[in-house]
Amino acid sequence: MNTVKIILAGPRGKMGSEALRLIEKTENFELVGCIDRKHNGMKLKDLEGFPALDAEIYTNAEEAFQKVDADVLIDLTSPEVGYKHTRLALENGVRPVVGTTGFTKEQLVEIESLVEQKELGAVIAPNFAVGAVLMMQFSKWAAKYFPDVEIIEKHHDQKLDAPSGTAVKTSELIKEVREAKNQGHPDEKETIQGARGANDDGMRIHSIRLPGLIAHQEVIFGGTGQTLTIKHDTYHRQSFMSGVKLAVEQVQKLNVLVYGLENLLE
Ligand SMILES: NC(=O)C1=CN([C@@H]2O[C@H](COP(=O)(O)OP(=O)(O)OC[C@H]3O[C@@H](n4cnc5c(N)ncnc54)[C@H](OP(=O)(O)O)[C@@H]3O)[C@@H](O)[C@H]2O)C=CC1
Ligand SMILES: O=C(O)C1=N[C@H](C(=O)O)C[C@H](O)C1
Repeated sequence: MNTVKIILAGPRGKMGSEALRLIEKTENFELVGCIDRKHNGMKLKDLEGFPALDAEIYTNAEEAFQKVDADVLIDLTSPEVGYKHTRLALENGVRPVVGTTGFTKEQLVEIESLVEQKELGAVIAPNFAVGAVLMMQFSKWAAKYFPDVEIIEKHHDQKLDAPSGTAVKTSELIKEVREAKNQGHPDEKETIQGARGANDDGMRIHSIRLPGLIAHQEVIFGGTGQTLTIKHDTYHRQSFMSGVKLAVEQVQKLNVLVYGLENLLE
């Protein structure tokens, strides 16, 4: 088993700290650097409450990629920063595994063309939890028969992007098979703006943000005399880690951009 040398961006975050535990317990994963907004020049092991890993922390991402010999970047930060890190990684010959959500369509296209130019693999996965991937695939299947659909995603109130990356990916998969149509009554009017949620090709997406939640999504389909609800709930961020591990292992064999974990699952 070859050792995979990893730079982690966002090690103090909710996902980043789970990823640290994953790296620590995976025999052939080695943390060679961290990108953070704090603690420049310190070693991770010198921070209280962090695993005893020797990796140096860089607040300047460019410096991290230039100084550290790494195979893979795991990015779990925020939309703008994650995009910048993904580009920098590719420009410096490092394969990105990106969990960060909120990239625009244009940014995804730019990353794809950089991946092609550099002939390097990259994985961008809006959701690393296998259950969520299945929920999206089942939704795509159902949309073929039920074109009336509303996506309700619920997250903790610290989330920066709305709709969630999972909801965006779900709607993209649904749009591959759903006959485009405007849902609801043609004359419906919102008396409070936003009441009907975001309009995506006529289907509706609703984003709920509340303390206490982690990550949850319901996809509700309506047909004559029936509804079908496909639902996934995340109760612990550990649920994402088998997907992160798979992506890190697989990205090294790739020379294309893979968008969505479903493309790596057997
Ligand atoms: N694909 C998936 O399966 C999942 C994806 N996500 C996505 O992952 C991302 C992170 O989520 P989560 O862990 O909950 O968020 P957190 O806010 O807990 O963590 C983000 C971390 O990134 C850090 N950060 C912000 N700016 C920079 C920067 N310039 N350089 C380095 N680090 C920076 C933050 O630092 P500070 O604390 O100082 O702000 C923070 O520690 C989000 O985009 C989320 O949507 C989340 C769960 C699952
Ligand atoms: O911010 C989160 O927490 C999550 N973000 C991802 C998303 O935007 O879909 C994945 C998961 O829903 C948790």
